[in-house]
Amino acid sequence: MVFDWFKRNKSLPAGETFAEEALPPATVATIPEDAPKGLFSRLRQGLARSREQLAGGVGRLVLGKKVIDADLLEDLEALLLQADLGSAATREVMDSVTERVRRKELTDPAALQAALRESLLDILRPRAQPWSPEKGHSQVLLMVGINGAGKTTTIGKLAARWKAEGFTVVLAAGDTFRAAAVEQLQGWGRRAQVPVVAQGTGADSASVIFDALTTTRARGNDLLIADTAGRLHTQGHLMEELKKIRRVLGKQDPEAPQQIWLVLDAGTGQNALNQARQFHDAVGLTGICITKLDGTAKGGVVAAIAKALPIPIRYIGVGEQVEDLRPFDPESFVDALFAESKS
Ligand SMILES: Nc1nc2c(ncn2[C@@H]2O[C@H](COP(=O)(O)OP(=O)(O)OP(=O)(O)O)[C@@H](O)[C@H]2O)c(=O)[nH]1
Repeated sequence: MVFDWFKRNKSLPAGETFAEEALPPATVATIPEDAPKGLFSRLRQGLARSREQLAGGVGRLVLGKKVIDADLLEDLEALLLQADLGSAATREVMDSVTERVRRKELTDPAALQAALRESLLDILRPRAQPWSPEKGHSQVLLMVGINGAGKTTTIGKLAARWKAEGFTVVLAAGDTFRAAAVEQLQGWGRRAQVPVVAQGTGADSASVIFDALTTTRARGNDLLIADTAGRLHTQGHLMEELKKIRRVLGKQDPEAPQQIWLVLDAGTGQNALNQARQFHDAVGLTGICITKLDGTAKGGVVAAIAKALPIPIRYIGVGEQVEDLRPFDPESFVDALFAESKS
């Protein structure tokens, strides 16, 4: 609808947020250039509670121990479960550590932390598949997840990141259910200087996103990121709504949406696995973002998700600032968990 107006009038209706050119340059959000040191220390800081639980926990377990015996291994297993690695990832780590102890490759309790680090990397590495928009392809990234997982915030951070990298991005306010969601997305749009296509609360989400794709294609922009209302993975009719969005977009571009990412709150622990399985069954996920790792000691859930699901982990959130959304890099994630500085 906005686009029809745009085509007719070559300008936008009053109050419409689609005109990025009209926004003051001072509000541009950019990714700071102080990487990698500054960003790595933010990651370390964000993962402080999980580090205390996991690396700190192992440190306390091995304190004063001379050998790796069955008791120590049992305590390690309990610690991994407490850190929310889940049963499958815990089993993989324990099998690997136990085998190395049996072969006498691992004898010193002090080396346990390094062994754990390596096992975690084995689990996480296959899930690190970075994704970036492609110039001029007008692709669609649909963001889904339960209420409050961090979808809108993650979209805002991604828009700022990709805009700063030189991509042209459009946002669709497809969360037409929560009154503040449209405003929240428009706020992110203003800060990142990207257009937001929106209709009122209660509008049909599929229609908003369809319109936004029309706009994105007409402008020849690189990417449309579409917000959706939070929904429980157990609410069948709301999962049907996501399928409808996919069908409707397909009428305009049979390949859209090219990406469907699930946003998971790390604090939901093992329930995140159920959410991921059910969203994946319903709409076929191509990526996962794990938010709020800064608010939990259970960062081990990243390994649980990596082990249980063959879906790339695209980004992790370790705070509320734009630079706190980090591309998922297993090495720096594990370094930050075990407090080894890269610099
Ligand atoms: N500490 C922290 N807070 C985060 C992170 N990501 C998102 N949040 C916060 O989580 C809260 C919920 O985020 P939203 O983006 O509104 O969540 P949503 O999934 O869009 O919510 P619904 O529209 O209700 O489905 C906000 O206060 C965000 O600032 C993160 O990585 N760390």
